[in-house]
Formats: sequence, C-alpha cells, structure tokens
Amino acid sequence: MSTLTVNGLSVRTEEERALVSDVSFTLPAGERLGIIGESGSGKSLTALSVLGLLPTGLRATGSIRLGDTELVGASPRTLNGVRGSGIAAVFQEPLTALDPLMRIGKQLAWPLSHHRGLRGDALKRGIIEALAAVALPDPEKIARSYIHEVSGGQRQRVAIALALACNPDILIADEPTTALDISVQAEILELLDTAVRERGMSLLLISHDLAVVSRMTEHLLVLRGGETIEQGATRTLLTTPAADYTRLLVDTARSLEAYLPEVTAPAPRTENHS
Ligand SMILES: Nc1ncnc2c1ncn2[C@@H]1O[C@H](COP(=O)(O)OP(=O)(O)OP(=O)(O)O)[C@@H](O)[C@H]1O
Repeated sequence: MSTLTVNGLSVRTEEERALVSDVSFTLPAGERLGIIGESGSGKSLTALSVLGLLPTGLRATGSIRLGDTELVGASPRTLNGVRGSGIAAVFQEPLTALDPLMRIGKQLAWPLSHHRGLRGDALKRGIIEALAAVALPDPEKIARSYIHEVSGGQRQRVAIALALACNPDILIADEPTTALDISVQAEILELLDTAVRERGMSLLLISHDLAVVSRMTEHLLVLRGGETIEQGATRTLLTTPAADYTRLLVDTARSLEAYLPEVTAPAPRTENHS
C-alpha cells in the first residue's frame, strides 16, 4: 500500500490558462479524502491528473507521487502499470468505463487475468465472485448480459466490480452516486464504504454533496476556481469552517435540508406481500 502525495499540481490549457493552480494534498495508505467545491472548481481535473487521463490539450505540472513513483510526465507504460493495480476509478457515468458491445463477464475477464493471473475455471469463478462481491443478484446471468440489459444502479455496481478486480491500493470515485436514483445512492455508498474498509484501500472521493463526503471521508479538500480554499479533518471543516466559502457551502446544504419536514409519527402498518 502506498501514499499518494500531490504537490503543487497545476493544470493549464495550451494557452496557459490555469484550470487547477498549485493544489497539494496527501492521501496516506488506507485513509479517505474528499474533494468538494462548486461545479467547475477543478475536482475532476485533479482526479484525472492523478490517473494520467487529462483531456488532450491540458497539461499537468507539479508532482504526483504514488509511493516512490512520479506520475507527472511518466511514460505511458508506467501510467498503465499504475492505472489498474495501483489506482482504479469509478466515475459518475458508469458507461464511461464499460464497453456496450462486450458481455459484462468478458469485460471483467481482462483485469482478473491480467492483474490476478486467473485462467480457465478459476477465471470463470473469479468473474462470478467479483459480481457477487458487489451484491449483484444472479451474477451468472449478469455475466452473460450486455450493459444496456441491466439497471443504472447495477451498471454502477459492475463499474465498481471492474475497478476492484484490479485490486487497487487507491480507489478514486468521482461523483459515483450523482447520476443514480436517490433510493440506489445509499446502497452504492454502502457498497463503496464496505469495499474500501474490507480491502484496506485508500479512497479519493469527489462529490458536490456534503452529506456524502461527511459520511464517507475523514479529510476534506475544498477547491474553488481551481485553487485550494482550505483542507482539514472532515468533521472540523464541516462544523467549524475557517473559510467563508466553506461556510457558505455548509450553510447552503443545511438550508436545503431545512425544507424536509420531520417525521413525527410511526409509519402506518402496510400489508406484507412478500
Ligand atoms: N478539456 C478542457 N478544456 C478546457 N477547459 C476545461 C476542460 N475540461 C475542463 N475544463 C474547465 O476546467 C475547470 C475545472 O473543471 P472540472 O471538470 O475539474 O470541474 P469540477 O469541479 O469537476 O466540476 P463538476 O462538479 O461540474 O464536474 C472548469 O472551468 C472547466 O470548464
């Protein structure tokens, strides 16, 4: 397990416009860091820089180290080695990581054979186990399905299974529940929480939802306009923010919650049809 150390990361366009400016943070092995900030604050570009997957035309400078390996300016070979076994990612839209033309089981076969050396029957078992581990019902059937044949929540579970199949040290989750039905969001968070805990992985969680980062992370980095506003322990930052901007984010989140009426009476008895 390795520490991720980001030091003075900047991302610029070809015209030298800074989109991320001098961002630094450390994610020690086994810990959880959340990145929050309004839309366009540089959260995703920071994550993509760590993955070495910045869009064409954007360039990262500074230092991103995974253990002793420098990732800024690293060769495609080094980055390929790190992506997958060192760092894996789950995105807001699971289809980003999934191939619509390949059965789900086949998509899992590559990382399981490449990273874990599974072959033949062991590989078949590994595929079913990987799908069962993310609580997909009837994993045999899911393995034979194409991605358009399963629901949105199940797609995100498949994307998580794909990320976990590489046994990464660090999981980057970029708005992993934002595109999902509210009833499915909590289940996916629970799944990520359990997977990270049981496997001892580190988590870099990007979210605009303060309740999500509060539930999932121990440390927070607040970005605005590509710059660091503040960072610190999640609880301290959300209860006694030092920066006016963080206070504004917290107050806005609270004021929306205030519209929810409190549940004051027990739920009426309903007939059980199961
Ligand atoms: N390929 C690109 N070329 C030029 N500018 C870009 C590119 N990708 C992103 N940007 C700009 O960089 C800034 C940071 O984008 P980023 O996607 O990191 O924001 P974010 O905080 O993740 O936002 P959101 O929550 O909306 O996803 C934004 O102003 C965005 O418009």
